[in-house]
Amino acid sequence: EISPRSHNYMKYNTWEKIEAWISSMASANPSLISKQVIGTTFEGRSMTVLKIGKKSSSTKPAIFLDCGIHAREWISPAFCQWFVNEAVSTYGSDAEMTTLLDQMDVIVLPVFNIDGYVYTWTNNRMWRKTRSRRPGSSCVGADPNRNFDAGWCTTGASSNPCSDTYCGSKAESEVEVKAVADFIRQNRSIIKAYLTVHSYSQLLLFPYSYTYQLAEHHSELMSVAEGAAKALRSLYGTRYTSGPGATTIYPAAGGSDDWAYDLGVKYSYTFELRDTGRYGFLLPESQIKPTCEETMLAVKYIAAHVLKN
Ligand SMILES: NS(=O)(=O)N[C@@H](Cc1ccccc1)C(=O)O
Ligand SMILES: [Zn+2]
Repeated sequence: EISPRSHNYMKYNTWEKIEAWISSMASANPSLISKQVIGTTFEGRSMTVLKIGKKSSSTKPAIFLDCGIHAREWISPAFCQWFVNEAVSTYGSDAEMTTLLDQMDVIVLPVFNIDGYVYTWTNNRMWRKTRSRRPGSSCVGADPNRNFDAGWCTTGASSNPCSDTYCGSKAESEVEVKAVADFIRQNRSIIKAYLTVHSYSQLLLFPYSYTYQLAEHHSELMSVAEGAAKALRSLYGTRYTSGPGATTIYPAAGGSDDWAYDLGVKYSYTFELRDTGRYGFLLPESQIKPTCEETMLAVKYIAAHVLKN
């Protein structure tokens, strides 16, 4: 079975279920998926990526897609699961997906901040940060999206360990951030796009968030974002706003998208999925399917542009 029949893509799944799903997807689709452990979380859980694409002896260009960097944003890991299932289910039948997976690989990290995600299921549904412990502080964790080495801790972040936007003791102090940054650095020659999925606000953001300066490729990034938002809106009319993070949401340093862009990954985007605040992080399970379906259109639009350029 290409996708374990028992896995429910229309519910929020526990880490235990997602972990089992990662293994079963890789073993059920050996010609299309390979899995690779890229690191270990603070609490000792394995960070595993699924590399999806037609097996090739030569290296192919890749798109890196991560979900669940912020623990409470449950719709994000739900989208990564949806994407992987959609990829294996429509490869061979959907022309766009087939071309994409023949020519490129999509490297998916279904849950970036696993320790935090587990904590939202067991202790505090509104947890955001990692679960790292610091000697001398009673507070736990750092904001992984303030911990990347991109204008680190200069704006929109806090140096107070008890803050939800604590930037960490230093850039890449969080082992999960270091693992992802190391992986992308090691694969920087093949990674052409970096997509990171958050919620909520319905935004398609791109660099920069750490400065009001426009990115070198601002006009191209903006036009691709607007095209992606239009594709997304075509399904259910959901409206997204596109733009640089600093002016479209707020200035914030240490973000993964800014870091990837400055490393040289030109197509670097942050998705803020549904909704605009009615349910916020507590998006009902009834909205998982429509949210994932419409987001697929945006991701495929960006992927098609990357493939052509
Ligand atoms: N998902 S969110 O509500 O936390 N918003 C994001 C917005 C964001 C996105 C990209 C870089 C910096 C900041 C955040 O990290 O604050
Ligand atoms: Zn977030």
